[in-house]
Amino acid sequence: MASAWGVPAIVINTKNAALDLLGSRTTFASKPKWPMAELIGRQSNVGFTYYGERLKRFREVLRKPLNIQSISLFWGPYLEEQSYNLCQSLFKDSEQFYALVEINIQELIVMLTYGYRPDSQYLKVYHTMMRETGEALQPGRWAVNYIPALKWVPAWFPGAGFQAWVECARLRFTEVARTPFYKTKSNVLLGQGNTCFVQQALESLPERHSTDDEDIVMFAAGSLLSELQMCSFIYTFIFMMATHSDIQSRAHEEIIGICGSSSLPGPPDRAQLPFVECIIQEVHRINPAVPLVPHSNSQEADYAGYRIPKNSWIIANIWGMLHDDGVYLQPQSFIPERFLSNENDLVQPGPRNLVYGFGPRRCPGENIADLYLFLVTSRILALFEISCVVEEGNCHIPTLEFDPGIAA
Ligand code: HEM
Repeated sequence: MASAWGVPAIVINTKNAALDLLGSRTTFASKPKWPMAELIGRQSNVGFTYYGERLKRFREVLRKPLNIQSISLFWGPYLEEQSYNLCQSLFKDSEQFYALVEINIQELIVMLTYGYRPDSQYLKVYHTMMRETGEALQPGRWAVNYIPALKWVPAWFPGAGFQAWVECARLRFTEVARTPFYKTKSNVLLGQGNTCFVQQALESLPERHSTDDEDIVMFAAGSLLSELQMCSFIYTFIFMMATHSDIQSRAHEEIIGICGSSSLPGPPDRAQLPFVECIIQEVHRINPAVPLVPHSNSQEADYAGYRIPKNSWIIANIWGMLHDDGVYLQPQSFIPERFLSNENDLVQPGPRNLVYGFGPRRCPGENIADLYLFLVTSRILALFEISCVVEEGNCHIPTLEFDPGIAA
């Protein structure tokens, strides 16, 4: 046990302990207190909400529109179209792939959530909001995270300059959630607009509902707006393909063998592409998009003879679990075959039950992410040969860089 910002912190390094503690017990389904996140309004969003009634209402609103049946009924065509658009834009300008991937995912998420393609002005504000959230969560940057009472100090007080920054960030956060929600709500009232999360969630509210019910839908929708994890996955995938041409060729051949060279892989082909599936698992394993998953406990608890004080930080070290050399052979190497049962006496455990989090907090966007990432990876493998840039005879191997924070 250590301490984070003066609060007890427990780091969980084994899968069994993580599933045991976080997998089903509601006691550990809360989130740590993060004063800066509260100040900029982030506590209104699902991911920062403490365990309780409000979280249950959020999860209920998210459950149906994001379940596996809704994916095939409503979102499949969006995901197919957007993965196709990404390939087209990469054909035109593959050197810009970082920006193209990011824009493609932002558009996808806004379309799924609000039913229309975002304009550049909205994306600009959204981008700033995401950057500010990242800054607000930076460890060690804000004194208020160590001394929560500072949040009551007025902006004019010497040394409380952070309050002015907080005010701007909070206004922007609210704008990003509010503006598209009300646009979509008026479309729904007029019987117009496309199928989307907000439309479905509003239509499933009882006829006589409160403004608080609508706020739950508005902030649940705002909580879907994050491209970071899917970007992290695709950048890692491209890096691994550029540096492992043998793996790339094998996957390409598998796809051509099943889909031919004139059609793109789609959801019905997935079961027949086991090697592509192993690549997806290995990308999740080698660079989990959320390497550290924080939870907290709403009551004091005992585990394996230890007392865990109320409101501790309980941090699941996903990275550590997926690089444990007692579980994975050569854990630092990219070896998709480790998951193939017919080539391995010792099939190693897939990472999916860890990378999307745990129990009542497990990622509600998992089904959407999983299908989109399959479509993108398989279609890129079908259409492109990914290699390092060669300049004056030298192959420039890109570097994988990590920013400090909870997402990779
Ligand atoms: C590679 C893709 C993704 C990965 C690896 C991922 C992973 C995660 C993880 C680890 C958590 C924390 C779970 C916990 O606390 O136990 C989480 C939470 C969440 N994710 Fe994802 N995610 C991905 C994509 C998405 C997408 C596409 C959406 C939205 C459509 C989404 C929406 C959310 C929300 C709303 C939460 C908060 C849930 C809560 O706190 O109750 N995620 N995700």
